[in-house]
Amino acid sequence: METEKTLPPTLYEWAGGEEAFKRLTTTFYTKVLADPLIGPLFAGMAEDHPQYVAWCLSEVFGGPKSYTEHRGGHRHLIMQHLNRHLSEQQRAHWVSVLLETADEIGLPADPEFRAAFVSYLEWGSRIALAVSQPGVEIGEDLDPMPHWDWIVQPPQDTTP
Ligand code: HEM
Repeated sequence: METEKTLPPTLYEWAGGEEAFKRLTTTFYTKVLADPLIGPLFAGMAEDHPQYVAWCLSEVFGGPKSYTEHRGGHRHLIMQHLNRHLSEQQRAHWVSVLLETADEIGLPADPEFRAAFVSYLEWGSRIALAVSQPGVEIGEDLDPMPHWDWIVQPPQDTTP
């Protein structure tokens, strides 16, 4: 008998949805603010900054388009990094503290999820670094929010 193939969940669903991303960013920015290398970059951040980043990550990983609806999407995201003069050392540390936080709050640790998760963080943080350099200008028509999917498929339910 032919069985219907079920679609794998989105990375957003696999991670635990909105609540998981909110927990991730809330814990992350508490650590960031106390960090000597990257804390000063965020000294003036809005109280809702962790919420904005949670919306952003959720949307990238296949969740609701909350960042686009509430904050203006990819163009706004890029603009927030213009002229921040980030260093490679700060970028790499930002990623490593975020991954440390992912472990702490118990985001899925399976190889397939983490491969996709790290891949976006590497890409996104390198874009942030690049656009943060002095003199970078952006056009009006930036692409929509990036969308990340599985790189290696998660284990499928093979029950007939
Ligand atoms: C995948 C990588 C990244 C993502 C998804 C991301 C996401 C965001 C988001 C959503 C905002 C807030 C935009 C808003 O107000 O709507 C933001 C702002 C900001 N980001 Fe990033 N970011 C990334 C990488 C980085 C890195 C590597 C650094 C520094 C090491 C950085 C530094 C900042 C700073 C300083 C702000 C402004 C904070 C303020 O409002 O004062 N970002 N980022």
